[in-house]
Amino acid sequence: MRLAIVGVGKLGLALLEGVTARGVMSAGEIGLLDANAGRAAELAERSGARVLTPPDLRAAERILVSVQPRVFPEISEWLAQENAGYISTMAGVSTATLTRRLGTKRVVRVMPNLAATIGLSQTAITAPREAEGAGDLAFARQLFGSVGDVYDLPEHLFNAFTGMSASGPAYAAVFAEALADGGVRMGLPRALAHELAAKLLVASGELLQQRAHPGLLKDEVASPGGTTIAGLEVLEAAGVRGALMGAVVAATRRGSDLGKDQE
Ligand SMILES: NC(=O)C1=CN([C@@H]2O[C@H](COP(=O)(O)OP(=O)(O)OC[C@H]3O[C@@H](n4cnc5c(N)ncnc54)[C@H](OP(=O)(O)O)[C@@H]3O)[C@@H](O)[C@H]2O)C=CC1
Ligand SMILES: O=C(O)[C@@H]1CCC=N1
Repeated sequence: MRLAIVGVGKLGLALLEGVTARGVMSAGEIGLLDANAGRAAELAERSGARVLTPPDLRAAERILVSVQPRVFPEISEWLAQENAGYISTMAGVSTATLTRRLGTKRVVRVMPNLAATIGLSQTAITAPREAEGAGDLAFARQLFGSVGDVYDLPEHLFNAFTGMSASGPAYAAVFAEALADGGVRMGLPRALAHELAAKLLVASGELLQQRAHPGLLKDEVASPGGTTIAGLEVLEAAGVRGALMGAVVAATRRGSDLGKDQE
């Protein structure tokens, strides 16, 4: 078995679908292990992968660990296999902790985001020399390359990446919901307001990618004495920029705390 996915939740499933859709691996080379055995069985049935129990991990070349961080200490005993390489998506859990609990330096740390489910993840990746030498880093790069872009990142920046990029879709969702509420407040139908908000984020993302700095797009939209600058004044007075920066800082610190809890 080339890959065992332990924790087939939102990310584990995105990976399963990404690698099989892109032909990186066939479903027959993948095994699934989840606390919810019914869910694992259903996903296996649908995809052609096989369902695993902990003893089956002995036959896995590589193991993707995608459970919540708090679960990791409980399962690390049966996760640890002598000849396997590991890839972890767990927020905050450091390479040192993975190495200590799994008893190997063949550990790759990745930090994707939910856009992996649509092939648009931004995934940070880091690994010690041992994992690189054993081919685990290249393997993980290929895996996460099948669900979006992969960025090499030093480990000390992982929690910052998590606080900004991995948590980012939730910030965008709150922005979209609040924008739609504003539209509804001024009389737009709810369904239309939600559709407009989502499409605005997509289109604005495209526009932002064409510009060297986000401020350029803001300046193009805000006409002198016009409507947008009146709206922007309210955002500035409410401290929206500071709030967003604060959100990234808080999420980064939470990542660091989560990591300490699992040491
Ligand atoms: N969601 C996101 O946007 C991102 C998440 N991450 C990280 O990735 C990891 C997974 O996240 P996500 O996919 O959202 O989480 P989910 O909660 O969707 O998936 C985790 C899965 O693990 C299962 N599980 C729980 N306990 C065990 C166990 N003992 N053995 C095997 N499986 C178990 C859960 O089953 P059950 O539900 O029945 O408990 C669930 O199916 C987390 O560590 C998170 O920090 C990283 C970046 C982004
Ligand atoms: O909120 C969390 O803890 C996970 C990690 C990053 C995104 N979701």
